[in-house]
Amino acid sequence: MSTYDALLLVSFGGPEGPDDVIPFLENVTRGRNIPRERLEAVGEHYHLFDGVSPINRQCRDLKAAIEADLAAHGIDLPVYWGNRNWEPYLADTVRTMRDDGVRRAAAFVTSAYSCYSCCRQYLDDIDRARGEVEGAPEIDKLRVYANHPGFVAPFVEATRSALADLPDDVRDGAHLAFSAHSVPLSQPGRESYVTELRDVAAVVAAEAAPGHPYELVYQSRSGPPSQPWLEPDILDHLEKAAAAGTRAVVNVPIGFTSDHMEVKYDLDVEATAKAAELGLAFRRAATPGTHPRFVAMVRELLLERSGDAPERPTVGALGARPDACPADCCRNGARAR
Ligand SMILES: CC1=C(CCC(=O)O)c2cc3nc(cc4[nH]c(cc5[nH]c(cc1n2)c(C)c5CCC(=O)O)c(CCC(=O)O)c4C)C(CCC(=O)O)=C3C
Ligand SMILES: [Fe+2]
Repeated sequence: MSTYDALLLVSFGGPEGPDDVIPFLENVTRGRNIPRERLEAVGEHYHLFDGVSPINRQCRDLKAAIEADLAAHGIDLPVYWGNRNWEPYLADTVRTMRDDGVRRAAAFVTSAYSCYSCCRQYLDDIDRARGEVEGAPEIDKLRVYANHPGFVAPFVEATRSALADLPDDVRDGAHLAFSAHSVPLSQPGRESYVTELRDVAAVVAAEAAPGHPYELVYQSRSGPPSQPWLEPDILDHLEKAAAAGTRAVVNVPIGFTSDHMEVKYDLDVEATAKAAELGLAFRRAATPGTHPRFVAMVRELLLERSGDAPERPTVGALGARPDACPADCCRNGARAR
């Protein structure tokens, strides 16, 4: 491992107590066209959990798991962590890295796909943070990993477990609802996002639940109602499925790497309640979190990018995404985030 002298975990950030919720939401939505009512409603989701998002805990656990995995493989590399929207802020982390003498780091982002929100915005965050720190290290974001076996295999396993957990009499006819965060149709990179999501859904469905009907749906939309976002929404989908006679749904949140608030609230509270109201048996499959296969993927991506592991494993039909996105990638057209 000669190319990199550090690994940087980059994430979204989330509040860690009731007083953090509004400042956090202001950070997230600065300069965005999010209706005030939506913000208040989302604040309530956080307050249901004492103002604590699961995401920072997930990042601490993932960082510890990566450190242990690297050490177990004889790779002596410090791991740092910085966020876009909450402490530890990326610029502060980059400053610490500089002070520690880091010259060149690989960045692992807790978002697996291509799109403005999933990839480019994190690249911009890294650029901005480096711009604030004189003598900042070089930072290379690792490739988009939605179709890496280390991301997909935990979902295959989780889908099988969720199916197995359904009551016997409804399991055979269960539908799979793969879900991902919706984005506005105008968001740059939206086509790649959908293409990658379809590819992952097809692989997981074929491996975990051959013969079961499945659909890709969206969740957590937020813009004004006049603005079109990716559809169908998971709640509408559940209604349609129930009306068509479906009795059981397994929800696989392939858009998420861990249990974010969108998973804990939008799926485990809201979609779960909707399914109960409709008389549907409903199970939500686990996210990768700190699954050992997912953690190992981080090391594999790091070695791959360092030139120490020439193969670029993928599943599905799309092949490996490039190491570095073209400068205009997920940035074209009107600035619609
Ligand atoms: C594609 C995508 C991902 C997946 C990629 C990735 O993982 O990064 C993602 C992740 C996340 N989104 C998160 C939280 C929020 N996202 C918001 C708003 C928005 N998200 C968008 C898209 C995405 N978001 C978009 C197009 C908006 C509209 C405003 C804007 O264009 O920015 C808002 C504002 C309120 C609301 O509108 O809901 C909040 C609070 C959290 C933290 C959750 C926690 O605390 O556990 C995480 C991981
Ligand atoms: Fe979001």
